[in-house]
Formats: sequence, C-alpha cells, structure tokens
Amino acid sequence: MKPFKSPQSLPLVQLINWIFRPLDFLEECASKYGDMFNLRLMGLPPFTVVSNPQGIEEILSVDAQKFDVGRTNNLAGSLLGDNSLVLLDGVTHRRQRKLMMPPFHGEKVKSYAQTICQITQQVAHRWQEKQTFVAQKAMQDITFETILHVVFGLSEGERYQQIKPSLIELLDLTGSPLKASVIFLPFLQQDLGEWSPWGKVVRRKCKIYELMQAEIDERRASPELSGNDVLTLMMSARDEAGEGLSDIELKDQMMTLLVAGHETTATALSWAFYWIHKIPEVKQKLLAELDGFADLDDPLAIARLPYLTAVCNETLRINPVVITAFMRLAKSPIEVMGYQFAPGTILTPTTYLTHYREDIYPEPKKFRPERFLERQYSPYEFLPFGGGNRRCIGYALALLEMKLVLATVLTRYDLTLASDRPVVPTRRGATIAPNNGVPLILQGKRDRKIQEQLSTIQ
Ligand code: HEM
Repeated sequence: MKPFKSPQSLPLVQLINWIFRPLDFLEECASKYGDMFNLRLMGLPPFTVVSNPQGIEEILSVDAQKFDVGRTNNLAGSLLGDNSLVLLDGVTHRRQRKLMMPPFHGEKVKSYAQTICQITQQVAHRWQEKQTFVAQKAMQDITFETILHVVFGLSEGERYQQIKPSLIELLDLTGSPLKASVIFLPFLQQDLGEWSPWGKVVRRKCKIYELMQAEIDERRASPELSGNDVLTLMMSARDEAGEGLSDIELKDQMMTLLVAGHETTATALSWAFYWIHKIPEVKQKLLAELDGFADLDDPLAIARLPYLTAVCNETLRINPVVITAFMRLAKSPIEVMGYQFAPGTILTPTTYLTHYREDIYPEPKKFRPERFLERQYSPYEFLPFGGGNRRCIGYALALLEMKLVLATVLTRYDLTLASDRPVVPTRRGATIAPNNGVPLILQGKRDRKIQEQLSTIQ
C-alpha cells in the first residue's frame, strides 16, 4: 500500500498552528491528506492523526496491552502530578482506574442529581435581571461546586472557599492560546520567581496541594469527618499487599479529577447555551419538551428526555471540548486501515475531524440535534469522551450535569445572547472554548405554570 501523505511544514510552524488555530489546521490537513496523516509538532514525538471510524475502531478496540497512553501524556505531569491517572500505564493504571471508577458510575452518579439541581439554582439566583453574565464563568461555578462535592464532599467552609479561587486562577494561567504554550513547551516551565508565568503556576499548585493535605490530615485525625466521597474511598483503598495510597498519590488524583472534571463540563455547557440561544427553533423545541414534561422534580426522568439528550450530543459533536482522544503509543506492530505501523508509532483518534465527516454527519457545520434522533452513531463515529480502556471516567457525570443544568436554567429563566457576533472556538489549555465565554442577558424569570397552560392550548 502507498504511504499516506502528510504536511511537510517545519515542526515549529506545525506547533504554532496546533496551539493558535488547531481546528483550521486540522481541517486543512484533512482536506489535503485525507483520513490519516502525520503531524510533527516541535518538541513532541511525531504522531499519526486518524479520523476514519474504521481506523479508530481498530485502535480503540484492540487489547489495551498493545498501547501505552500515560507516557504520551507526560506534558500534563507538570500540572496534574506524576501519579495522575492520565499519566499511568499497564497494571498501575488498571488498578488506580478501578479504584476511582465507582463514584462515577451507575447508581452513584444518579445520587448527585439533586445536588446538581440545587447548586444550579443557587448560582442562577445571583444573576440580575436585564444584566449580562458570562455563561462560561457561571458554568464554572456550577461544575466546580459539583466536582468539589463529588470528590471531597465539600460544599462550604474555609477550605472550600480557598480551593475554588486558587484552582480557577491556576486554570486561567493556561486560559489563552499564548498562555497555553507553556504546557506544550517544557523549556518555558522555569520557575523564575513569583511573577514569571511558570512561577505563578507552581505557586497556585502548591497552595492547592497544601489545602488538600490539610483535608487529608484532618480526616486521618478524625475519621468521623469522612463521608461518601472519592477522597474517602481512595483513602480507605488497599492493594493486595495491604498498602494504601501515599499522600502524594492521593493529591495527584484529586488534582486530576478537579481539573478534568470542571473546566471540560463548564465549556460543554457554555457551547450548549450558545447554540440553544443562537437557533430559535432549537430553543422552542427544547422548551416545548421541558414545559410539557410533568415531573420536573424527578431529575433522572429529565435526563432521559430525548430532545434534551440530542441537544447535548449535538453540542459535543459540533464543539468537542477536547479535539483528540489521548495519543496511543504502539508497543508491538499494529495494522490500521491496511497500513502497518511499527512499535513506537503514536496513533491519535481525532474527535474533531471525525465529528465533521460529511459521510456520517451531512451538513456537519449545521447544529441539528435531530440527527441524533434519526440515527444511532457508533462509539467510533461519535467519541466526545474518547474510548477503549482510557474512556473518560467522568462521562456519565458530565452528561447528567449538562442535562440537569440546562433543564433547571431554561425552565426558570428567559435568557438571550448578549451579542450577535459569531463566537470563535479558541484554545483554553487542553480544551477548545468559546472565545468570549458566551455573554448572556437575563431577560426575566419564566412562569412554568403559564407555559404549561400555553403548551396545552397550542
Ligand atoms: C464534557 C465533559 C468532558 C469531556 C468532553 C471529557 C473528555 C475526555 C476525553 C476525550 C478523555 C480521553 C479519553 C481517551 O483518550 O480515550 C478523558 C479522560 C479522562 N477524563 Fe474526561 N471529559 C469530560 C468530563 C470529565 C469529568 C466530569 C471527569 C471527572 C469527574 C473527567 C475525568 C477524566 C479522567 C480522570 C480521564 C483519564 C482517564 C484515563 O486515563 O484512564 N472527565 N476525558
């Protein structure tokens, strides 16, 4: 088989494109080189981008032993810590993942539903009538409070008040394409004092770790303070040799969950608010479904509503918050789409390009939730949360949160976009977020009873 073609531009040029205009760059490459091409970003090993569902299936469904993933994520170590789940491989990864999964699945996730609705109402209560607020910021408040509840069982107190601004400041330090460069260029990761870009990251991270250590120490001293949260579970876990996790392991996993579980969901929600208010028919259909639904006090029934589910899926398709799955480093020879790859090759399923394939999603640039009602997509055609043995552990929580936040806000408040200007997807650390955070205006409160009567008359 003929070797596939790839961009020949300098690695520095490719890196600049990847940081500053990742979506246009990927689209240009796909239109010139097709479903598979190699990228060479300065400072990183070359990797093969794959956007064909058959190829993605061949990568994500093979035996997990065939790939290492953690070592390709080493750049994240400076932010999340070297023991972070995302940096682990093999048996250690399997063991830690097993330990961390239960609070994010099945019945346990459902038990967070009431809390998510309450947190949403508390945050929305602060919005002023006829005033503008930024969706991204409001959603960060909601998703942060939710993840703190899930991970630490914290919802109030001094420690909670301190962790929140420190983490938001830390994430803001990588919150623009220019600032995000520090993650991709390890030589910029120099602590040159309190005011240097990396010095600020180091100090914010230290502060968060101090607060986490205080929480761990307090729970060790007074076990009755422990609750039904992830930290409690992880502190009590023991391996076959009876060994528990060290404090640094605990803190790195907590940091991973706080970072991975907060910004991603807030960004997905901001995109959802943007599209719902950009396209009047979408908002009308969604409100008709929500207003016509009798039991708004049953959050789990809300989460099953078909049009609401379709709106969330279409948001994650058209604006996948993370544009690729993690990179997979082949440990033995592997064949993908008829091509032979040697051990050491890095293969990367690309969510963004797959979600924009005309053959799977006709008119891919159009926001059309109906496509998810008309057809079922395979996990290799629709993959906002990646797949295989590294599939996002928070996907069920993130989807539940998206649906409940949208339902809680839209049934109670009448919002409009503050500006007609098109929103531009822009890099914010590892995510792609709306450039302006989506400013919204609260026009007024909605009276659900009147809306219900109207919907029965119509
Ligand atoms: C809309 C929200 C979210 C999106 C789009 C998202 C997306 C992703 C993606 C694409 C991956 C890589 C999967 C792969 O390569 O196969 C991932 C991994 C991960 N996510 Fe999420 N995520 C979201 C929310 C969350 C939440 C709420 C949490 C935690 C509570 C979380 C925790 C993690 C962790 C720990 C991993 C690493 C898994 C591993 O290495 O085994 N994410 N996520």
